[in-house]
Amino acid sequence: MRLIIKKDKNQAGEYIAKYLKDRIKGFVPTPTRPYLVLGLPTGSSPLPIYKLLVEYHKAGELSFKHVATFNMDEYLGLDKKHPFSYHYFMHENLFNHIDIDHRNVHILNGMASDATVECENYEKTIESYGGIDIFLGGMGVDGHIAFNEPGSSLASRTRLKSLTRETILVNSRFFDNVSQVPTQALTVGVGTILDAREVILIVTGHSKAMALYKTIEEGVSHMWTASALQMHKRAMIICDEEAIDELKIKTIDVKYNNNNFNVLHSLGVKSLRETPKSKVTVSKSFAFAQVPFAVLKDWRSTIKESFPHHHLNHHHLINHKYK
Ligand SMILES: N[C@@H]1[C@@H](O)[C@H](O)[C@@H](COP(=O)(O)O)O[C@@H]1O
Repeated sequence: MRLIIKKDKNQAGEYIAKYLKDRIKGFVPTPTRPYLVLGLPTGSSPLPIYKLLVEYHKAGELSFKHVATFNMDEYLGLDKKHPFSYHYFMHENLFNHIDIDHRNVHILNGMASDATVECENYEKTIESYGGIDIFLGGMGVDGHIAFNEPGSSLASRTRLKSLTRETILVNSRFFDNVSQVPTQALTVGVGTILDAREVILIVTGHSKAMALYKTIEEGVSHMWTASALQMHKRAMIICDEEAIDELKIKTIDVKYNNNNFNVLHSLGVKSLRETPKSKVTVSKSFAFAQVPFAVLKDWRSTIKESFPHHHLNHHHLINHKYK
């Protein structure tokens, strides 16, 4: 898994938008694989990504003619035109502003007369496109991915799910009041997401910090369904600095010398490793430091006071490489 940490949500969004742009532009359609197939999320986290994709398209830099999409989920009982439906959200924020062939846009129908049949057909349609190439997802504060609430089977497929009280309350910010939030939704399963060739999660904001910790630093658990990505061979999480507050394992990037070492030691750093940083200016920098949770709260400010001339990056150990 890769973890890429960006300063804020806009930079995180920009990283993913550029990544998708490159992948879309680099895609070579063939008679058997005519479309790059994307899985897409709703929510506030992906908005900076969609905004940039629209901008790239308007600037003539990006076409979606060879792209097909499958959205993750939809509320049960909301019509496509309902302003709080995910269908409406996706058209408002992306599909109405790009040149995608609308026959290649797929969103679960929250008004289907038979939800089970709708979900089964969705899986078949994904299959008919040759599967999903890149599944982009967001994450709930409780670590849910799509609407796979805590306790969902990690082998689950597209189906109808009841939403937890917490999700209903959190998502009520998009509605006029909490009583309007549907209590059920159609959602792809964790298994559906894991079947994608590649999975990218956008995780931003302090409210996601505990869920990010559970997702990447603890074991795979059906109680934090995004943690299933640990089982995926090509998963990448792009987050911002607020979202990493609960991570225990960090890498900090300052010049290595005895004095710095002492400061770190006094902060409770357990292990220290030297790595070459830059060929030109810095011959040595130190890399990873396992910092106990207790000191994390003052960690940033103390480091900043101790090393005022260094720009501090917080990198996770698993940064930059799939492992
Ligand atoms: N079903 C969606 C998820 O797919 C989304 O990831 C989550 C987070 O939303 P936000 O990005 O607004 O925090 O919200 C909803 O529950």
